[in-house]
Amino acid sequence: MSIALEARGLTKEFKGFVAVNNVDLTVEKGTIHALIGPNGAGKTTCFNLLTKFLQPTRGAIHYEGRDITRLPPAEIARLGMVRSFQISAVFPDLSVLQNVRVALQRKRGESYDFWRSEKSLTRFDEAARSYVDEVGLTEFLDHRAAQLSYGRKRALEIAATLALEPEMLLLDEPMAGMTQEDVERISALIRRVARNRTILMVEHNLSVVANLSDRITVLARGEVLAEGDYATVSKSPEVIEAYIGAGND
Ligand SMILES: Nc1ncnc2c1ncn2[C@@H]1O[C@H](COP(=O)(O)OP(=O)(O)OP(=O)(O)O)[C@@H](O)[C@H]1O
Repeated sequence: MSIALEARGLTKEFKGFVAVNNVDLTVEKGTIHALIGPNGAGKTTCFNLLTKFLQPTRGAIHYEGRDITRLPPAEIARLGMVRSFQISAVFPDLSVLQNVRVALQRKRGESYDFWRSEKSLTRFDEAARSYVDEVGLTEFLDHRAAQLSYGRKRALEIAATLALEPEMLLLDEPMAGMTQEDVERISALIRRVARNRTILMVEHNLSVVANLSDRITVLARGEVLAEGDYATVSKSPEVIEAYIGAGND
C-alpha cells in the first residue's frame, strides 16, 4: 500500500476547547476517502488542518512522505495536493473556457492578467478544452459561468482545479446545495477524476459517501470513532449512536 496523506496525533484546540483530538488518518493513494460525522464532530476543522488553512496545536501531517505540518497552503498545492474551491476560480463574467484558461495560466506561474493579448491566451485553449471535456461541460464552452446551473458551476470549479494538475484533491462538501440530478452528475465526475488521483472529501450526504468512498473515517466529538468501508462503519453501534445522539439522519 502506498500512502498519499497521513496525519498523526492531529489536535486543534480553540481557547481550551478541543475541536480535533489526537486524530490519526491515513489516505491511501488512488482511493476516495471520506470524512464524515455528525454536526460539530470536527470535520471542517480537520479538513482545514489537513489543507493547512489552520495550524495544528499538536500532531504531524505528511504528504507523499514529506512533512508538511508547517508548510503554507500554496506550497502544498505546488506539491500536488489541491483543495477544490480553494481558488474559487469561477469568474461569473468569463466563459467556461476562459475560466479554465485562467487556472492554467496560474499553474504555469504566468501573471494573473487575463486582459493580455488573445494570442498569448489561445495557446492554453487546447489544454483548457480537455479539462472542460473531462468534467462534461464541452457544450457550454462559450457560456458565461454566471449562466450555468449550480451543479455545472461546481463542475467548472473542478475543471479549474484539475488544471492545476493535482495528484490529490480535497473536496469540501462537494454536494452541498445540489439537486438530485446534480448530485448524480458530480458523483460520476468525482469517480471519473479519481481514476488517476487520490481524493479526500468531507461530505454530509451519506448515500453519496456510500456510493463513492473506498474508505471512510467517522469523527465524533473531535475523535476518530470508526474507520473502514461503508458496510463496516454503518454497522458500528458507536457510529449509529453518535448520529442518533446528534439528531442526524
Ligand atoms: N474558530 C473556532 N473557534 C472556536 N471553536 C471552534 C472554531 N471552529 C470550530 N469550532 C468548534 O469546534 C467544533 C467542531 O467544529 P467543526 O466545524 O469542525 O465541525 P463539523 O464536523 O465540520 O460540523 P458541521 O457538520 O456542523 O459543519 C464545534 O464545536 C465548533 O463550535
